[in-house]
Amino acid sequence: MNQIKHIVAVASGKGGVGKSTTAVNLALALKARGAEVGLLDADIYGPSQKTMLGIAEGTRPEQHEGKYLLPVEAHGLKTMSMAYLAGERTPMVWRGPMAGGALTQMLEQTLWGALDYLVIDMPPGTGDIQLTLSQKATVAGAVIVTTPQDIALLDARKGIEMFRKVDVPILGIIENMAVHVCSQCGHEEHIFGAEGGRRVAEDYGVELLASLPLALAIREQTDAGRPTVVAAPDSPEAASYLAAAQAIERALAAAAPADGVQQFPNISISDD
Ligand SMILES: Nc1ncnc2c1ncn2[C@@H]1O[C@H](COP(=O)(O)OP(=O)(O)OP(=O)(O)O)[C@@H](O)[C@H]1O
Repeated sequence: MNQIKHIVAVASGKGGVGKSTTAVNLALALKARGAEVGLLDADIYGPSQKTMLGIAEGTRPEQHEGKYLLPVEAHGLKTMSMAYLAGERTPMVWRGPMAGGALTQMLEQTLWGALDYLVIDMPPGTGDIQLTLSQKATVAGAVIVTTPQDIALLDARKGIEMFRKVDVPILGIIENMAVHVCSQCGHEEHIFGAEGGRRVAEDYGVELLASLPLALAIREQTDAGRPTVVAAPDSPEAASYLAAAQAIERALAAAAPADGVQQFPNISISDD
């Protein structure tokens, strides 16, 4: 655990805005840039990284000394997800403290080894679980994913406020599904509104790291278990993820403490 240099939370206020798609592509982009990267699917209510990473049904993490889990390797990433432990069709019905406990266990009992970055795909929203995780996991910085839609932007603002409250720096905003380009005629349509991510970034004085289009290819590649950065590394979309990864590296390097190593404090979550 103490061999993880930077923990990066990828969060969204609103569900369904493409947080998991962004998290996996950012992790792969950091990897493509030469880093050792882990990906923790902390979206325990609807873990989707297993499908996005193309991990076969029935894959289980190996155990070590009956206490630790070895991460599952996918596309060069070290990954862990509740989906590896619970099975695809099991609905995740957790009470808050149980969910928090399960997450902490996944963090602490996975033998991540030496990592430059551990990317955490956070559960959507700004509730207790998100707050606990950001506070207890010594998150080095957070990336907020939003669509340009007003309701998503409102929730993105709540996300930024939440991280600020617990002193987690905002590394930047990624605007997803910003524009749809018709594959037949090339017509551009701002289905969820225009420039919303940029406005929020400006309001809070944070960087707009990337603006991704609503693209059939992104959805198809992710559904097929080969996210855009590995499926189409030369595409403009992959270039956007790589540029965002570079900006994240820069921001973290500028903010890194002298020894560079983050540690998780011990926490206990009671069930009352
Ligand atoms: N830029 C995009 N273009 C096209 N489809 C996208 C894009 N981003 C995400 N999607 C698709 O939208 C769906 C939801 O994406 P994703 O699961 O990443 O969202 P999420 O915010 O993590 O959702 P949840 O809140 O359920 O965790 C997926 O089918 C994904 O493939």
